[in-house]
Amino acid sequence: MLLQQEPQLRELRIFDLHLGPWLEELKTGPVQVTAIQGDVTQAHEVAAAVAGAHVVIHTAGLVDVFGKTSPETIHEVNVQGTRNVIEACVQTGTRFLVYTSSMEVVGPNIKGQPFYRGNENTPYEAVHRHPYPCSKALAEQLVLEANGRKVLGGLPLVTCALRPTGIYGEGHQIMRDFYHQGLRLGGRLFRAIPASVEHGRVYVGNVAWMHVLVARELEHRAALMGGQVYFCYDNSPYKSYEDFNMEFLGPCGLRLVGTRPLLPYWLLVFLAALNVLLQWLLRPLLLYAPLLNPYTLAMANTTFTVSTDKARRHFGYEPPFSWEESRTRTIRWVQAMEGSAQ
Ligand SMILES: NC(=O)C1=CN([C@@H]2O[C@H](COP(=O)(O)OP(=O)(O)OC[C@H]3O[C@@H](n4cnc5c(N)ncnc54)[C@H](O)[C@@H]3O)[C@@H](O)[C@H]2O)C=CC1
Ligand SMILES: C[C@@H](CO)CCC[C@@H](C)[C@H]1CC[C@H]2[C@@H]3[C@H](O)CC4=CC(=O)CC[C@]4(C)[C@H]3CC[C@]12C
Repeated sequence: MLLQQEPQLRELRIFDLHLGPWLEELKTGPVQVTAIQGDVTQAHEVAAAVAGAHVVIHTAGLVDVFGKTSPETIHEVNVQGTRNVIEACVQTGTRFLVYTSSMEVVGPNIKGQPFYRGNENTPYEAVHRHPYPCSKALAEQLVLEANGRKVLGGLPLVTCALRPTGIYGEGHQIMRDFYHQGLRLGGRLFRAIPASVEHGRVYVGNVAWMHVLVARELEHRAALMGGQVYFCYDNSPYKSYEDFNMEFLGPCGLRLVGTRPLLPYWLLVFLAALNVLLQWLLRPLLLYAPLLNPYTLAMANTTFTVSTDKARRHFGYEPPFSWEESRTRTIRWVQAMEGSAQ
């Protein structure tokens, strides 16, 4: 999107632990695209990649709420990695830093308190125990506190944090997991979450555009945007996590069984806890990381939706992809997967 939408772009550096062949397709245009294989936990690698950059969009992160990696690793990547990016900007003189934070910095909290149509100023007790939200909250705090620090050359660093709600769209691994789970169950998924529990979702293309826009506007609106947080939002409907997924999985042949949860909540809690035990027992042999665990069950069962226009007011954000376009693009992606699954 930067290559398509940013006329000022002279070089795009992509720094990632895992570089994919798709990067080669980006190198066909007039803008220099530099792919750098590196680890954000390694300060020297980050500094080398950042040196000379005008703006850094820091979106690298370990998105693990399934127990696939240790809390220490999550912290190392999400917190220390962010610290390394900030220090690289300061040491090399990069003045503008955009950070991909998360709704999880706010909630749902460990008390299961709903956040209903909230915005960036809505009072809410952001209390976390899980390593992932804790790491995102710490990283965001580092980014916002770094706003105003002097970088090499003596000018101030300008930082901003974007908080996507549940991202969906092409490449969404969790959607892929739900789809394959449904295929294994004969084209059916079984409702576990009440339809009344709404979860905010945002299309990946709109999240990407908000990052591009902030990267462009941060210099000209530093006084207004510096040190600010913005929820990433669009016109995707408010639905339960499962019902929202069915917007894409339904047209691809899956059916959600039940108009209300088929199992009592206490049994879901028991099954989630059993999954944790199984994960622990099986760890020496294999990685067992199902979708259902105590954290994901609690998340899915707690309403969290945002309603805000702060990004529009501060830097003119309007989602380029409508709900219909976002839905169509995601369905096409699942169908392409379906083709590969058959
Ligand atoms: N998926 C979601 O619903 C949401 C994601 N986010 C945030 O968006 C950002 C991107 O996440 P996703 O696209 O969902 O996940 P993703 O796993 O597709 O992207 C994360 C990227 O970071 C890279 N990475 C991981 N560890 C690294 C390391 N040590 N050094 C360098 N690169 C590393 C991965 O290779 C990957 O390309 C993350 O910061 C995440 O916290 C925020 C809100 C919602
Ligand atoms: C109990 C299951 C029965 O179907 C349903 C399990 C759904 C969960 C896997 C998801 C429910 C809410 C999701 C999280 C939410 O969208 C916020 C997130 C923000 C991020 O920064 C990363 C992803 C996530 C934690 C997301 C992960 C999957 C859920 C827990």
